Amino acid sequence: MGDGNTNQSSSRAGNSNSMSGNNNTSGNGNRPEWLQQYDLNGKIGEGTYGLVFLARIKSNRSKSIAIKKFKQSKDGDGVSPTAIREIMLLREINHENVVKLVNVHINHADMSLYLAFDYAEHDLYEIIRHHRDKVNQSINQYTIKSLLWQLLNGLNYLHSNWIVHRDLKPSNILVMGEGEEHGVVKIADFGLARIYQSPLKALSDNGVVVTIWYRAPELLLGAKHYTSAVDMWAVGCIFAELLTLKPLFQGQEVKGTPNPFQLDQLDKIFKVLGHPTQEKWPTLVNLPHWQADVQQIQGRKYENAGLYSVVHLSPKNPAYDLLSKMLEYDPRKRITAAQALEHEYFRMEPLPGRNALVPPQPGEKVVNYPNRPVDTTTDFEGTISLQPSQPASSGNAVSGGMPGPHVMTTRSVPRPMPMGMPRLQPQGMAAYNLTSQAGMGGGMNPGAMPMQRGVAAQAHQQQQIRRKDPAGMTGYPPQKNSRRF
Ligand SMILES: Nc1ncnc2c1ncn2[C@@H]1O[C@H](COP(=O)(O)OP(=O)(O)OP(=O)(O)O)[C@@H](O)[C@H]1O
Repeated sequence: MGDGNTNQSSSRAGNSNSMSGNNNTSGNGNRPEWLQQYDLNGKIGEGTYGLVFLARIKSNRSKSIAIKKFKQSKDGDGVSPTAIREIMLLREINHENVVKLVNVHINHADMSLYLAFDYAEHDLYEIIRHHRDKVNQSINQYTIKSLLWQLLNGLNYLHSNWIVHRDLKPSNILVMGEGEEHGVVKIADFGLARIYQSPLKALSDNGVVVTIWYRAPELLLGAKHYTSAVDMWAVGCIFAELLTLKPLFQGQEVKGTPNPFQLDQLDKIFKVLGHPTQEKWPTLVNLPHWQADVQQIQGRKYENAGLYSVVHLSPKNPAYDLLSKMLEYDPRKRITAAQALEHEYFRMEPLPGRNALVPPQPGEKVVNYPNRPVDTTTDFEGTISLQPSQPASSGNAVSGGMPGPHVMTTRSVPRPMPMGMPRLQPQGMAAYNLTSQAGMGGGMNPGAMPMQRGVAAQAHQQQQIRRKDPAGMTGYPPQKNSRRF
């Protein structure tokens, strides 16, 4: 991009944690003024809600930022005030293992929303893929344990602040690249599902895949409420995937149904874990789709269910014990993030550490994970081709020789998904008129955005967030071996 415009106020660039809705274009085509505080490198990804770009803050060139541009709705022209309030709340989230939302911008010209996050070079999707497809080698135990511990640590913080992620999956678990935070896990995409309705409804029509593989059985059986236990189920699935490099429950999704009941996904789960019984999960019978399950799946007998054989762990192994507690059917009995952090698995060698990617034991091979490819041909609009010479001439950080992501000028970034990966049918995105509520004050449009928590709960959430570091949440387990740090 490298617009070369120097009209921007540099003080704005350092204005993190601010909400910017300035629509001035500063004589630079139709590029909004707020955008000029960034050098845009290109597109790095595409998700349900929109495109993700890599940029650098002009006033701090060593600082990389991931800017998520939210899609415009087909039938609306803005973002709801309720959604904006939710976003403002997310900016108060502050934990080492949760990706930091540094800026929020609204482009009034087309009412598009941009969220600027700290940039992370890696994510678990790519790390797992690298081990499976590139180096054909399992992930070492220290790395798995450190990734899992930090994931749980960030999740414990979110859950303590009444935030349920709802859409945890490997691509949402980021890992920092070279630098002071090398190998630190950052949970991304938290809270966004609440802003844009349920994650069970894909909002995009861009063909991006929404996976059901990490979805908890109670949701598949029609549970109406999200609890923190749904995230712990997803963590269990991710833990197993780190161990085996394969998704644990790869169900085929039935598309186009508003019904959460996904027969194949449940079938895949039951094959490995056995049928849930009322004895083990007493409230099972109250779930809306339990009858459908009884009729369609329970007839199939899965006698030899065995999670341990799928993950190649002995039932006596503490890793297996922890995993099976994460994959407990009854959400009320499922282990919590706080409890999991205390599990014996994390107290055995190798102990988890802050840099999950440091070289393992001497003699073990160091894995060099590739940097994210950057599609430098795609601008914020998603369609404009950047001038081929611009990345070099714009003085952006990559061409300036600073350590940074690998730049690809031609590659289309959306990641290849495995064949047959389930996807949800697009639904219309809830969109609301923001122009009526300048400064996010009046003109609210509640009701359009389903809120799962009451006002009191929100107030509590804010208080909790301000507490910042709930007891014991940032401390790593006692380290016998300091080399990890
Ligand atoms: N802060 C960030 N730093 C670096 N990369 C990021 C950041 N946030 C997201 N990404 C990457 O951008 C890509 C798209 O992310 P996004 O969250 O939009 O979609 P997704 O997680 O793949 O899918 P979905 O949005 O459907 O859940 C992913 O590869 C993700 O790892």
